[in-house]
Amino acid sequence: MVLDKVNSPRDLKTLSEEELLTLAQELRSEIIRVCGQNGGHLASSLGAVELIVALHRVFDSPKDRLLFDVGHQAYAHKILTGRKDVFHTIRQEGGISGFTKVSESPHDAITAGHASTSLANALGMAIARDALREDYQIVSVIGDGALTGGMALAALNVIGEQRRKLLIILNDNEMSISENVGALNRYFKEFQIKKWVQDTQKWGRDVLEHISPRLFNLVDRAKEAAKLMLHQENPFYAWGVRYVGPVDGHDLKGLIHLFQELKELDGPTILHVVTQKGKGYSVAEADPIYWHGPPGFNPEKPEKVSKGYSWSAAFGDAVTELAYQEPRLFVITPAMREGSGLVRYSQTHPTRYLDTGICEDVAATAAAGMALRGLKPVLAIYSTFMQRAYDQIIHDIAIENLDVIFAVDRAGIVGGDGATHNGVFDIAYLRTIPNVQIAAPKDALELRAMLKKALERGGPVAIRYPRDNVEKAPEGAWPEIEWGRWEVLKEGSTAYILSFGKTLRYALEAAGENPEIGVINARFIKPLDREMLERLALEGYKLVTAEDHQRMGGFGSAVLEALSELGLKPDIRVLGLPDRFFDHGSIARMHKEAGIDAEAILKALAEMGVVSKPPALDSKR
Ligand SMILES: Cc1ncc(C[n+]2csc(CCOP(=O)(O)OP(=O)(O)O)c2C)c(N)n1
Ligand SMILES: CC(=O)[C@@H](O)[C@H](O)COP(=O)(O)O
Ligand SMILES: [Mg+2]
Repeated sequence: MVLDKVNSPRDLKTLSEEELLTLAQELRSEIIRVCGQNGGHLASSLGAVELIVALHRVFDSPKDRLLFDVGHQAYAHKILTGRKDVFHTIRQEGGISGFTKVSESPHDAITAGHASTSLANALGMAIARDALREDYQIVSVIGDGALTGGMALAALNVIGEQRRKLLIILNDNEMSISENVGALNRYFKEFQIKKWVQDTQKWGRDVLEHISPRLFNLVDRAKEAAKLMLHQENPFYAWGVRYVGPVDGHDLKGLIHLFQELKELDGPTILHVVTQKGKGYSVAEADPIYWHGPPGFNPEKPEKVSKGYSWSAAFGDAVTELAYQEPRLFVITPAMREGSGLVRYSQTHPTRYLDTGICEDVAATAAAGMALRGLKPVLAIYSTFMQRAYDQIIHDIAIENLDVIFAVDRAGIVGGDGATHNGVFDIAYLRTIPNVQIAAPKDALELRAMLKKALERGGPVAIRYPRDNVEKAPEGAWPEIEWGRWEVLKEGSTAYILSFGKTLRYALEAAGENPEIGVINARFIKPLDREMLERLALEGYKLVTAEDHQRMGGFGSAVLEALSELGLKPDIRVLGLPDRFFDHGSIARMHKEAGIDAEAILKALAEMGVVSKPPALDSKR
């Protein structure tokens, strides 16, 4: 195997071009094998294999900085940069990250996971390099999807003005997770067709030159003028960035020669490469949407598996039904149609559906515009990606108390994607914003009740739910819910556990059949059910709060603030995620490590003298 000879990118320099071609195929097989075991970002990584081999052949990582936007397509880069022996641990607890990560390898130029950051990072690096009079190359690989992000486009604006030496490789496969959207995407498609027409004309020109040199000259001048127009029309030309392409992103030899030439150029250059998502694995080529980030599969017999009925599906079903009842309802996704459970909605209500591309800020402010003009927008957004829309929520939505519903998916620890994707800050950053209300359903039925009520009541409302499965609620069921009221799930004589969403199951497990311990579904995080909280404290119950969210600033903090305002001091323990980041791994394991699971709740109750010390704790002492 050629791969056996490669332990660092240096080893690529001595391989023949034929060996490099074999290496690309071996990398593909390894990526497929390991994704079969662990799941992972298969199709994007398969599409970038030749690009990555060519980059490491021509450039000198880690001296030269290779940046991968999002970082989900960089599996070949990981294997080639000293991580082939640990590649099988990708996305597993204690293993390597599924994205590029600065602290993981000197070859990872940026820590990524969220899209559209590579160009601003590259710009900053170019400024640092020039200021410190250093000499190295900076190359950013950015997908057509990631280029829809405002951050990337705004960075281009500065890059074009600064004109520092850097190479941007636009990896255009016409796909985001689903089909890519936006005017630039449309432009690239048209541009490729024009380029193809030109190339065909060039072939005709060569023939013409032989037949009639005079006619050839005339045609040639017209061609040159057209070519100039084509390039002037190119948006990157306006940005002041040199544009080269489009070229075949799977032509390894061609890429190597091109990189060698581009390396010598000054100023910023964009190389537009066309690739196929899922390249080299027929199922992934045929259905790059499913194979973008599949769970484990059998590489010999790849089959799609049902991931079960998710909270996202429950939201999608609810909103699809609601849209029939409320003609003003409008759903927005920032490029997460599949993940947010919106495939059916987008088909049944296509005129009341917008995919903005990867721009959560635009999605939020577009929702504001819709609300200002009489629509009822629902922004389906992952908790972690909503961080990108913080100012828009305050400035464009909350100040005027606009009717925008945020369906906040992936709330809590998410598992394989790790620290960049954990949705563990939303309560803290939302609850400080006046007018914003926050709710978290215990099941799919409650989700439906909350959505409907939020629509009726108005104002900005965030409804958060986790990356998990849930029991399906009956179609047509729209139970009433009293807004702002908690629910007693189990009465207790001495203590109550206050929890919501995913951690409620830990609360119920901890309480078990013990008559002393009660459980409250604290489904409204803002406003809190102050009346119930006050009663519990006045009646002398001991309290434990538990949440799958940062402890600092989360639900428990809100409870403490409310108690302080009420002048009450019950015996209380607040359980939430400690002040650190959690990497990839099993969700249950991380909950244990964070101290928010049933055992941790029992431990807190033991410290308060409600239960005798849990056996596991006794044995440790
Ligand atoms: C800010 C942000 N929003 C959404 C996502 C989810 N996401 C991850 S990859 C991806 C599509 C990226 O498309 P592209 O850059 O073209 O890469 P490809 O997968 O096509 O290679 C999306 C929407 C993200 N990572 N970051
Ligand atoms: C790279 C990225 O950001 C997405 O592909 C993300 O991994 C999707 O996560 P879910 O699988 O939770 O939808
Ligand atoms: Mg793409």
